[in-house]
Amino acid sequence: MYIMIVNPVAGNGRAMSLFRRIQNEPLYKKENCRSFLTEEPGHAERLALQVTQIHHETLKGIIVLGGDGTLHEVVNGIRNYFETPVCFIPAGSGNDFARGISLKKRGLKLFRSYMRSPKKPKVFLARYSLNNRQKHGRRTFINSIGFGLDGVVVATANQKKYRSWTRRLHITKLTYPIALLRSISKAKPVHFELFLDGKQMNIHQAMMVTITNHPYYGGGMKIAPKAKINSKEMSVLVIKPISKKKLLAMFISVFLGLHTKMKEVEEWNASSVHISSEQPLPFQVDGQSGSCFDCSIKKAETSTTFFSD
Ligand SMILES: Nc1ncnc2c1ncn2[C@@H]1O[C@H](COP(=O)(O)OP(=O)(O)OP(=O)(O)O)[C@@H](O)[C@H]1O
Repeated sequence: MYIMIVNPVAGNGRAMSLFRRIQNEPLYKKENCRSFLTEEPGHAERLALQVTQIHHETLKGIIVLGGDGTLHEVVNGIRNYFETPVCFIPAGSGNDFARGISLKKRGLKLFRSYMRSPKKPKVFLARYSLNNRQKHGRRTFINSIGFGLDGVVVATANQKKYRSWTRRLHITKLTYPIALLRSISKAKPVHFELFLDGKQMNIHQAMMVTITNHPYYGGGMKIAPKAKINSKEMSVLVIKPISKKKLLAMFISVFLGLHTKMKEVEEWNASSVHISSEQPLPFQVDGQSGSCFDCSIKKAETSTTFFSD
């Protein structure tokens, strides 16, 4: 049996129309698929937690039909049965994780591939805990966690007014780049202490510090070109204090993958990262924003199995 978790609002309704087509596909019945629609933020996580508890013995996989936000919830929801395979069918507006694991097909063709002959790569995702809540607050991210400007941009992108505006104009794919342009005028460095693999770094301020599982970010920007999804290390990208004009030029160069050549950009690898600050640090994790005083990030010791085509 497969359980399908569908976010009906993902990708401006694209997930819902794809779901209707998948339901009419003969393989859906043949493989004994059952579906749930999410009703609110957080619901996909609760559903994944419940279905793995109840059906873990017969479950061949959880199919996620939605965007990266829904996938983030499901990956955290299977925490008690982390060996449950996750079959992601991207139907959101950003879809960075699909690029990160190099999915070639999309939609119905991807569903058919998953049902007929899936590859099953194991991926070591990163875990994070905010404000020293090591024991109870450890969660997993699928794409990236970022501090400073990264958090400010995502907070802007998530404003209700802004979301409905990009939806009306059918430019949801440009959500992150437009929010970035709007945030650059307010950009200022954040101050912090940074430790990579236990070693304190001699860098105490930056426009942003972003830690990623794979290269993609903000709907297809290749922010960390050297990051590898199957690596046991994360990529840590730091943009040092920089003028607003240069910051703008830098983000344009991201699309050409040239930004890491700039002297203000550093990219390191690490399997554990700790960042702390005396002032609240704006942050984003997989597209959700907030603020914190410290955060510990570590590559997971156990892998998550994803279906791939
Ligand atoms: N029924 C619902 N109504 C409103 N929001 C929902 C509902 N179900 C889930 N959500 C929330 O919608 C948010 C956005 O969904 P998701 O990330 O899957 O799509 P997206 O934003 O279009 O794609 P992407 O993250 O790839 O840009 C998620 O954080 C999820 O919690």
